[in-house]
Amino acid sequence: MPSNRQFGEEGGRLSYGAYLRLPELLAQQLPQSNAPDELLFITIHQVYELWFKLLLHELESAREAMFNDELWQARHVFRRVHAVERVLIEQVEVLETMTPQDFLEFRSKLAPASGFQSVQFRELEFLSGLKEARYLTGLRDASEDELARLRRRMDEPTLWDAYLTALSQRGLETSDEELMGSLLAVARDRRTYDDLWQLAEDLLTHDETAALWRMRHVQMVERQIGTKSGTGGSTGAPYLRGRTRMHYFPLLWELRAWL
Ligand code: HEM
Ligand SMILES: N[C@@H](CC(=O)c1ccccc1NC=O)C(=O)O
Repeated sequence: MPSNRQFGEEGGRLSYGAYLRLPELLAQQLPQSNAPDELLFITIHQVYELWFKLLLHELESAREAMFNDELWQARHVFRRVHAVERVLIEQVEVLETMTPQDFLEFRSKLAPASGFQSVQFRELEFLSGLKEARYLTGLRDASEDELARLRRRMDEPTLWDAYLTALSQRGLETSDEELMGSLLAVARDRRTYDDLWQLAEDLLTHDETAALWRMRHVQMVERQIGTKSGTGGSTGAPYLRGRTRMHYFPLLWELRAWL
């Protein structure tokens, strides 16, 4: 007898909304004002945080793959990371459809909250190799759980540590004195080291895309608030401009000068 059961109905009772937890997800947009654009503002930030969560997951797996000498797997993961990071940059355009006048209708309600306090953003920086202890103390109202996550990231190996392990697994020296020589050897002998070279390029693209997001963010900030200081207490655009010069993997940039 033919069964009328559809694919997926064999086991549990999942539906689209139950699987994706939509009642819970869609109950989390709670504006502080009646300003029409605040829903956009909340939505875009929540979408960023979801992508940040995925990026942390993927970067952890890239790090693991490098430690396990599975460079092809790390490269596979980086393709996804880069695609998500490009989306993060593109998404700024959606928020820029908001006028500064419309932002001002609810901006004062947000203070002292600010993107400054995005724990996942800081986790991404720490995991990538940019560990700055000042961000462990400067977080207003972070929960114990969030602080513990950041402290753990501070103590954990970074993507750069994992790359150095990948180099040494191929017999290349990674001491401070010899590291640039090893990076140059990889760059100059691609017949032997192409996988390590391509992986370094993947790291560099991750670094470059993060910097592009920072530049895009500060452009948006200048368009929205000009020279005003930030709700998080910083100088605003000048502080953020300074952050655009940060690099996760400074030696990969320095390498260019030696080639
Ligand atoms: C109207 C739009 C936005 C404005 C005017 C704005 C403004 C600012 C300002 C002034 C700061 C510096 C800290 C402070 O004093 O407040 C900052 C930091 C930050 N913002 Fe935004 N922001 C906007 C949208 C976004 C969006 C959509 C995100 C996505 C998650 C975001 C993420 C961040 C992050 C992660 C920081 C910390 C950067 C760092 O410390 O390097 N911002 N923002
Ligand atoms: N710091 C922004 C406000 C802002 O954009 C914001 C406020 C609360 C939560 C996230 C935010 N996004 C990025 O900083 C400002 O000074 O206008």
